[in-house]
Amino acid sequence: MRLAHATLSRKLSSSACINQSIKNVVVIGGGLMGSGIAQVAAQSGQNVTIVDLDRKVVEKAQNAINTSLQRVAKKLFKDDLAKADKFLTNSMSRLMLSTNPEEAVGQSDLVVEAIVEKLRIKQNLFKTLDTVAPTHTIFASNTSSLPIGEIAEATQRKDRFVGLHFFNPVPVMKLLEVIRIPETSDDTYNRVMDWGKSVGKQTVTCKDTPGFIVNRLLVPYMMESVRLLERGDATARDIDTAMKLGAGYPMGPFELLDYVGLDTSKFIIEGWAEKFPENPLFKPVPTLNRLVEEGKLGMKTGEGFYKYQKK
Ligand SMILES: CCCCCCCCCCCCCC(=O)CC(=O)SCCNC(=O)CCNC(=O)[C@H](O)C(C)(C)COP(=O)(O)OP(=O)(O)OC[C@H]1O[C@@H](n2cnc3c(N)ncnc32)[C@H](O)[C@@H]1OP(=O)(O)O
Ligand SMILES: NC(=O)C1=CN([C@@H]2O[C@H](COP(=O)(O)OP(=O)(O)OC[C@H]3O[C@@H](n4cnc5c(N)ncnc54)[C@H](O)[C@@H]3O)[C@@H](O)[C@H]2O)C=CC1
Repeated sequence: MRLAHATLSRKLSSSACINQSIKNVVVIGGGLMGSGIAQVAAQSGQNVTIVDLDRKVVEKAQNAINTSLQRVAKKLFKDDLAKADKFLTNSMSRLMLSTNPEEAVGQSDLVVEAIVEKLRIKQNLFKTLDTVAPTHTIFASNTSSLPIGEIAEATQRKDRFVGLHFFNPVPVMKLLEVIRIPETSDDTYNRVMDWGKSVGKQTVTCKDTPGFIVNRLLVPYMMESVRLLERGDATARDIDTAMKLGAGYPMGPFELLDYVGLDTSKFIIEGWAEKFPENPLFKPVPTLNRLVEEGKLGMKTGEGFYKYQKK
């Protein structure tokens, strides 16, 4: 009886929502990216549930979002503290926390996954959610490097599956890469393009190709930076300075690697080295593996290529 009731409520909720805009968003993964994605959705007026494995992680995400929103509010309403406070309070009031993904997606219109960059783990998550999410719910992955099609393989909703690739830090970086797979329906594509704009992003579209646009160009550059360092051609600091002053980048490659996380970077490279063993560009680099083995994941642990003041 419970199952029938659940199926019925899913169908009712799906038919009721089918033509509505995306209002209820669930973000799975409360780390660097998930917290940023949840923030931009909440501050844009949507109901957001952020889900992680551990209550402490979602509470940490909530605190990070609150801190970031204060920076955003100060910029948006610099001359009106009352409005800034209202913006902050309203945005935070739309944010719910959960450690139960199956329950969280029950009323969702869009699920954005931002969990660890491991294909099997992403597939297992979506396979489970596919059995409980409403029929109309769109699934999206924020993966940096994995094939959207291979993630979607785990579900029966390939027509409602896309890549939504945000950039770090999400509240600041304007770009959103939208990736269609051949099965993505026009309705799904149009709805996520509208949603991307509603959360303040400029969208570009890319086929389901490794690294999409930015990372396809960024990863080789980052790999070559580490090889330059490993050959002893220049120090990390000088390479960063050179790229900031010589190429106008806001961060050099080593600052950026520490910023995005050396664990995520390692997962990306390992995935591409496995998929493209013949491409020397993707050959894993000893320095990155050593740092990750030592637990030096970059800013998130206080040390990577550089050391950071504990906040
Ligand atoms: C070792 C070999 C392995 C290599 C292979 C693997 C490589 C993998 C690479 C890709 C990894 C995956 C990444 C991915 O998928 C896609 C990405 O995200 S790529 C990264 C994209 N992001 C960048 O390139 C960031 C570049 N940096 C910057 O833009 C700036 O440095 C930054 C905005 C981060 C900080 O700016 P800065 O001026 O230095 O500091 P401020 O603190 O003054 O901030 C400026 C401005 O922005 C506001 N702000 C900053 N952070 C936040 C925040 N979290 N929330 C809200 N607002 C924020 C701040 O308030 C300032 O606003 P003002 O108006 O200036 O007051
Ligand atoms: N770090 C970056 O600059 C960027 C990362 N990405 C992508 O976003 C995704 C997340 O990356 P980050 O936020 O940097 O990683 P992170 O390590 O900061 O956060 C990942 C979070 O997912 C949680 N998690 C892992 N398995 C889970 C599961 N089964 N269910 C629920 N939560 C789970 C972890 O507890 C962790 O809090 C990855 O796919 C990454 O490639 C995309 C753009 C930029």
